Amino acid sequence: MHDLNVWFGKKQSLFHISMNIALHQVLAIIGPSGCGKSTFLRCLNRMHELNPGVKVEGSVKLMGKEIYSADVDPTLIRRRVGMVFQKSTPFPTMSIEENVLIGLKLAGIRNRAFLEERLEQSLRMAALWDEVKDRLDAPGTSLSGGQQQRLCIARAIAVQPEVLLMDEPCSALDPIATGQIEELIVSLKKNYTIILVTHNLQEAGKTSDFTAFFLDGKLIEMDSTKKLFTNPRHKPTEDYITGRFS
Ligand SMILES: Nc1ncnc2c1ncn2[C@@H]1O[C@H](COP(=O)(O)OP(=O)(O)OP(=O)(O)O)[C@@H](O)[C@H]1O
Repeated sequence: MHDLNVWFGKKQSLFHISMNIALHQVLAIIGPSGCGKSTFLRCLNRMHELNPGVKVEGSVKLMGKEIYSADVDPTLIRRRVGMVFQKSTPFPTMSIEENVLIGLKLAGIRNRAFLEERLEQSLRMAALWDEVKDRLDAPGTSLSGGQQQRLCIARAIAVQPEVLLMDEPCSALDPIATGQIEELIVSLKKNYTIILVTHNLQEAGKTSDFTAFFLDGKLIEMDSTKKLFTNPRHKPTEDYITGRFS
């Protein structure tokens, strides 16, 4: 992306963000509360357009093509750039199976064999298949918190996006479920480019290849995770990763 700026009404929340994100790598976005992490993430699949008070300026290219061009359909971008939220959000009236397949069905796919194959494949990739294969008709909300979050990951990957955006996916989970999602993030990067917003620096360290540090709506620095955590170039980054402010 190049020179990305975002306003909520008259208040500017992101300032001149430019960066390149490598394919099939995990990029962690870190920074104190209110620094613009979620705002940044939502620029990457045109989510802000669902909110009329938001203005986004600048360029975001996906595989070399501008996603903000007038001729690009935002729903197609959201299919190519999937999102997993902080709080797991299975559709409450839908079964486990329906939750995973909803995106494909909305895209008009009806072929039963295809849907069944994609259902199993998505649940396997989300490391949930073995736990739910005998109760695919049960409500999605009958699963535990960690399982629901993996269900949401299966739902996001069922439409085979190229990029997965994850906004604090583990913040509502216990340490065991968190560990499972963190392992999953690392395994998913074989197939996806992942951008992970997290407050948890250990999580960023364990899962990501690159880390970007934001402060007051600005990108302070971005580097390999190892370099940023051991030898940051800027004082605010050092202060943040050493816990001098949160
Ligand atoms: N819908 C909105 N309307 C108005 N201002 C908003 C809206 N969403 C975010 N902001 C503002 O934009 C700035 C960045 O918010 P954002 O949620 O992106 O921060 P964040 O780093 O993700 O925070 P947190 O870590 O607390 O989730 C904040 O000043 C926030 O108040």
